[in-house]
Amino acid sequence: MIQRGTYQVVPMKGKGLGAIATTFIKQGSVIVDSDPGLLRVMIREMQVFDQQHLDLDRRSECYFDLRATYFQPMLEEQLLLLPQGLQEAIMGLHDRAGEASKSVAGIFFTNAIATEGDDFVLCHMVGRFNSSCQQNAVYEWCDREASASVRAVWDIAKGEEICIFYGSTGDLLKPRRERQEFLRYWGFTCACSSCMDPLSDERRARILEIKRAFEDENVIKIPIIQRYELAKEQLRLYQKERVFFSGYFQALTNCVQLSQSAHEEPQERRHLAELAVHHVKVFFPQNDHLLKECHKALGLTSAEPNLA
Ligand SMILES: C[S@@+](CC[C@H](N)C(=O)[O-])C[C@H]1O[C@@H](n2cnc3c(N)ncnc32)[C@H](O)[C@@H]1O
Repeated sequence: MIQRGTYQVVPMKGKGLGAIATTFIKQGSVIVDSDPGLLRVMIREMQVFDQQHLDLDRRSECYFDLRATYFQPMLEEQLLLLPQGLQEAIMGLHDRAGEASKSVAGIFFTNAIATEGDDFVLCHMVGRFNSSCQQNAVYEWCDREASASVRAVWDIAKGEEICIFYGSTGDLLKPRRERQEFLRYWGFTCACSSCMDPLSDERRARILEIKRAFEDENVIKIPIIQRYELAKEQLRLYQKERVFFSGYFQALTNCVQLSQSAHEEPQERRHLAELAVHHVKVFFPQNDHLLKECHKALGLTSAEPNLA
């Protein structure tokens, strides 16, 4: 489902501008679609630069400055090929170097996202979304259309800030100190609800611990009931931390599969089943096979109410 016009870009305390939901946004809805890649740096061009600066720490200010200087002429050339209105829109985006030192290259590396092939592209609308370790949205790049979209990964309340996460999904379960270190690349110290909650690290570490236990071949030696308790604990922690990636769906399917063998109450089994099927329908709509697998694991037919 596409829900256009559901957010506004407004000043956010301590973050510059950001996107606020102007209405309730349903999980899975596309908030931004067809946001074209306006400027691009190819992965091989980045590699050429990196090869020439192997001695530099890639998080250092010196690296940022040299990189901006190196790519400035190329990006300026690309900028000048765009219509005046788009040039102005790009130059209005944030540059982590600050307003006084703004450059097209600085803007580019503050806002660019990765393509499927790991090139960097700048999309005008996506560039306004701030980062949170409790992201409620995700950007998706489509090579075929050469454009990006932003999609809600949880339900978003009216008035809530819509945030993506600038790191890779694998970074989400890392401790706050490591995430913040990584996010410093964008010139800020993350102060999202998770980074401000002293118990969050403990919860994320526990999610990781259970994740590893389930990935271990010895997991089958854990009695079913205990395994099911672990799976439920993990799912609750994912939901509490609002971590949608990095194993959330696996945690959900573990719960669904184990709930049967653990003789869970039918009502709770059904609740878990509905969550899993909803997830597949919203996030993997083309994947009939996965949907069938879900139904099979749940012992349901697609004709059942709420699940069809
Ligand atoms: C891609 S831009 C996002 C939009 C930007 N806030 C603006 O005003 O256009 C990235 C910049 O936003 C700011 N930012 C993003 N997430 C933030 C956060 N969680 N806390 C503080 N600043 C943040 C940082 O200045 C970062 O360099």
